[in-house]
Amino acid sequence: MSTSTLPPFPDDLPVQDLLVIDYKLLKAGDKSQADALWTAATTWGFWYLKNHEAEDFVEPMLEMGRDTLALPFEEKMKYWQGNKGDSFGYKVAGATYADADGSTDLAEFINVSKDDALAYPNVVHKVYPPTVNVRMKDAVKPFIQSCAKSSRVLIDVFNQKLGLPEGTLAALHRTEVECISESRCIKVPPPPKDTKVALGQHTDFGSISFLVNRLGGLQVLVPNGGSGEWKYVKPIPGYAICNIGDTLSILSGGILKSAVHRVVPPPGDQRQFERWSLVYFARPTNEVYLEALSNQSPLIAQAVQSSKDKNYTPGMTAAQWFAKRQTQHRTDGDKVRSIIRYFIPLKSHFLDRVLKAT
Ligand SMILES: O=C(O)CCC(=O)C(=O)O
Ligand SMILES: [Fe+2]
Repeated sequence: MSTSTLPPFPDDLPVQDLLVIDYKLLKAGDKSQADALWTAATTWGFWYLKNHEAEDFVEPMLEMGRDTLALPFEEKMKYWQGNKGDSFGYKVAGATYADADGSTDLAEFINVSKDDALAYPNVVHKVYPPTVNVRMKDAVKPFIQSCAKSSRVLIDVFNQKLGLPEGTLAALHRTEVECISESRCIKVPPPPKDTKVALGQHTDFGSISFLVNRLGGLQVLVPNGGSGEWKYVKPIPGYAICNIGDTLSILSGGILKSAVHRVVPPPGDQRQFERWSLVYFARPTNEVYLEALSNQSPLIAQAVQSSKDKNYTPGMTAAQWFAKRQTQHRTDGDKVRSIIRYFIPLKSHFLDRVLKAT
């Protein structure tokens, strides 16, 4: 369904106002855009990005997602991400808790590793369904390259504003080095009547997320000093929604804000439609040790000093922390399920389906 035939986002909901950054101007060195980006990233942790240069790849990527997630369940499970901390591949709906009441998420994903897309047809981490492979060259690879390039421009602005030596953050995000960066295509079916949350509240793990969605449902909790109220982020046709993830927040000693967000059922008449979104997660390279870069920036040192209660050193590398985070909210990692699985020698994906249906 094209954007123009979808029902509009209702106009009577609490919406978070966000700044619009013009990527074209930012890339050309425009100072006012860099200042606005800094304000957005240090205040809300979210902003819109226009003229982002990935426009031509959005529809082919969504088509890849539609074809892939329409495959039979058994076929998709051949590319399952597993439940041991890996993300690349297929994520089953219901694999994570969505709410404190124990309800589970409704979102299916197909995640493609940046390394696999750039190396294709060579395999670095994982193989993907034919529906992905046929679009690797013309959609997945150029989409990932475009987002990796724009995230690098944004990262360079943050580097300069944080007073870090030139190229410090870029060196932690080198495209040619193996990392956990990935593209994600998400499908949320029209939710059952009593659904409150479709994808549970979280912060993004990585450095910068680049998101395109068409239906409402994304909600954000504004960091420090916000109202404490969930606000919708209204999709704007042609614009990407970008946000800071935990890694950049840690490296900057909390100066860059990683905001909590979630996905609820699309509002109003939008609720009866499938919700599709597309993300690129720019993440640091695997061996980056996560800590505030206080030794390289007085601004960061000062920020860490003035927030002593916060821990900016998880004591592990980016890849280790990511694996830990990936397993945290999984429904197939809890004790009851493990016990059932021990006694019922079924293949785990069939069991997942059974447990999800109960
Ligand atoms: O689908 C959306 O609008 C947001 C998805 C998201 O937050 C995520 O995948 O981390
Ligand atoms: Fe997210």
